Amino acid sequence: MIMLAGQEASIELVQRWLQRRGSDDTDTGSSSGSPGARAGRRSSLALTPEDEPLVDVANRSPPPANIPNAMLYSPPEPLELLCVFPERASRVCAAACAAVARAGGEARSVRSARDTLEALRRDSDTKQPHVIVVDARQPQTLDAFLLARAVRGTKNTQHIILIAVVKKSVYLKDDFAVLPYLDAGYNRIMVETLSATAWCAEVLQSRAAASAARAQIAAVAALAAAADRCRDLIAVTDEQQKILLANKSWSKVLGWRVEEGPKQLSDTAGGEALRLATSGARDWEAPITLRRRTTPDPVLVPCRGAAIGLTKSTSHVVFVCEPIHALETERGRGSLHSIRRGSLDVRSVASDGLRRTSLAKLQGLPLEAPITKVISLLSTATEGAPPSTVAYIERAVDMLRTSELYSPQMRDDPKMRVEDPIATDLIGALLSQGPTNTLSSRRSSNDSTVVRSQTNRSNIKHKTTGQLRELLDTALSWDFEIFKLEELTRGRPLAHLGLALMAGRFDICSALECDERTLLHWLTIVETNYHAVNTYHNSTHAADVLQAVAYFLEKDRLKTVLEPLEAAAALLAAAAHDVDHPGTSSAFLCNARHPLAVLYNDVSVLESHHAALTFKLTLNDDRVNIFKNLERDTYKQVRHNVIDMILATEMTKHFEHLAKFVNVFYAKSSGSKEDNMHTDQEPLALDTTALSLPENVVLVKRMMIKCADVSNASRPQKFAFEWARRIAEEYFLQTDEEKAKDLPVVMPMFDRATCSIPRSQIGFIDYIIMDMMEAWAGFIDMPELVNHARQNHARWHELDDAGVTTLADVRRAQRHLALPAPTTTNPPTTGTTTTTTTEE
Ligand SMILES: Nc1ncnc2c1ncn2[C@@H]1O[C@@H]2COP(=O)(O)O[C@H]2[C@H]1O
Repeated sequence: MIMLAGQEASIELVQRWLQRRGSDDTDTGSSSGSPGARAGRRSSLALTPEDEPLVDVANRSPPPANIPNAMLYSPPEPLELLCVFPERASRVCAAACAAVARAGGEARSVRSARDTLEALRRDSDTKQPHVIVVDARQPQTLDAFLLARAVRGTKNTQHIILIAVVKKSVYLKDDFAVLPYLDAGYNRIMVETLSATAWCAEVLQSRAAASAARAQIAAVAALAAAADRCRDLIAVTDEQQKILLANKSWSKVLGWRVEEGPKQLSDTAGGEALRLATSGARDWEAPITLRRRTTPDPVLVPCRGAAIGLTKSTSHVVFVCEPIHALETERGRGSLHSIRRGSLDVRSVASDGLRRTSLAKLQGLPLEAPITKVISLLSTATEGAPPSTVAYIERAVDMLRTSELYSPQMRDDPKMRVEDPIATDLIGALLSQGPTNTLSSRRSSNDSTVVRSQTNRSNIKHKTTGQLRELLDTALSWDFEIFKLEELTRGRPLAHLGLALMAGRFDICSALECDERTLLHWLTIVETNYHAVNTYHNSTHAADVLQAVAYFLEKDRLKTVLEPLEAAAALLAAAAHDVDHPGTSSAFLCNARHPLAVLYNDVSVLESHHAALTFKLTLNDDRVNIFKNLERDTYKQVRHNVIDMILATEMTKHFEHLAKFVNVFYAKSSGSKEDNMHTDQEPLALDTTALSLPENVVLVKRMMIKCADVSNASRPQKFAFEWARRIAEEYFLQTDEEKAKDLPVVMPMFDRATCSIPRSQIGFIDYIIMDMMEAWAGFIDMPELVNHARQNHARWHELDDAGVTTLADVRRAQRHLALPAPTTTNPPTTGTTTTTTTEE
């Protein structure tokens, strides 16, 4: 017994090694399609770390999904052998059965193919064999090939090891004599022998392989069953995007019968899904479009995906899509009308007595949220209304009932329906909250007082040369040469421009009751805390946003609406709104479990940090504290304004801020047609009467900084191009870092090898810029905002048509514009500066 256990262990070790070899063979492309080779590859999944030295794994990526070893091995069971020998008293059969008895197992024998299949079917009272030994020596009495095919054609026999017993002469006939047997479904060939030892070794090896295969197949079946019970839509494809498994939700929601199932991913998913699958990313989160069989319109659904491969190449791709539309479909199948009707009445929502009682109690309280009032008003409006009106109101109420009233959903824009995966990627990433970027690799967020400076700028002198002074004189024009300023100030545009605008033009020192020297110190410390290594989110971007805000503040509408302190707060917020930006997004921070993401609970991580750090830097040192002379209440008010504006730059709230602004300051012009819901085309008329309410002025300030923050797309073309190049480079670096650190790739399409910059810009302008700039341009009377955006859009289209895609292409296109050659490297990043070393 002891000997047997030792023997078993060493057999298993050798077998595992052989299996690893089998899986390595797949790396070199020499895999065999035989069942034996397949079993070998699967088994390699279960190797334990101690086994690793057996093979060279240095060049292989680890499997992305963790499969617990426990799922892949089942404890050894007593061996069950079935012998198929037509001859009644076969001595070979007797030797095999004797070996099984010695190994503590049980053997049965049958004489025909029919009995074999019967034995497999009678699994209720007979145990399924681990191993079937077939006498393949007498084709005239038993067609061993036919039998193997029949066994393999029977359900749940994949794990059974089939051994063909052949004559020595057959085996020695040629080198490839085994191939027809493997093709038929045999795992092993055994030359006829009466040696009990040889049979013992053979059946033990086979038993080990059979139980590993059985455990693995059972594990796959368990995972498939789990997938079937998920409400998420799940599909697994091979590397050719052939769908290997689609769960019930996928089939049901997309309108396929489970048994027929879509064959290729492209039958049911948009091009971006295919591109994600082949992007090389191991893990991603991005919306994809799915096509339902029953409706022509594709739907955009959030999807998480992963590429799985035991070797460097991908073998499977997993798509997990949110089940939003599954719910829709289910509702559609039930009594739609009654569900909707019911939804108007809060009491009918509760299905059990307890909830009904508590809801009734709630209704009795003098508490009511505005949204509840709106829903109940709309509900009342349906009474006696024509059916078409009722239908529209019910649709509206359904929308109002979602908790995410301002969550963006891509419009069903025919231009985008064709799907631009890059735009989908970009807009999806900008608008979604949650795991994003990290400061981790660059510096700790907690050591804000010792920072990487934008340039070596200890002992900075605020000296304006003639050229710089001339440039700063043009600081209030929309085509202000921001990159020239970056060059002339050697990467320190913010302090110079800040002083010129804040002190020179807006005299915020009077409003803040501070001196210019303190303001300069403040600007310097803020600028110092921007990262010059970032291609986009550096202090040039801050200066650009500051310049835009200053430009907007000069417009009559804002001059009359905003108090001097509010204007000062807006300029300060603009200057500091991205301070200490790590060059990666909030999602990256969350994914990387960075301390800032932990600190801010994955919510508004970067914006919270920018706002908090602004005040930390300011209050830390009297020499930079521009607020030190303010009355407590005034300080509170300025602080509130600055924080509110910085937080408003968070793109996940983009549509919320835009919608609120438009709802308050634009009214649909007359004549809304009762029976026509499609009023998108109706002109919006500016209505500024709401400005009398302070809460509406807040919307203006938020909109102002938001527009300034992304105003690069509404600048003259040469600037817009350079900003587009810079943001793309920063996105690419994030993708590189995510891949290097094996983090989820937030924007897989932003891969420098494949991304089309013109398309990203077209999407950005279409989805983020146009509506917002139209609303803001109308409000402050600045049509050039929209005109530039349109011209840039048209130019990007031309470039896209001309095949421009990469950064290098864009650089070439830029050379035709009168822009100083883009910096190929970033401004110098050396010096480390403390917060207090600035000198005038
Ligand atoms: N031209 C552009 N193209 C694509 N994305 C942009 C562009 N300009 C700004 N953005 C994005 O819009 C975001 C606005 O907020 P942030 O400055 O945090 O980060 C910005 C970028 O992610």
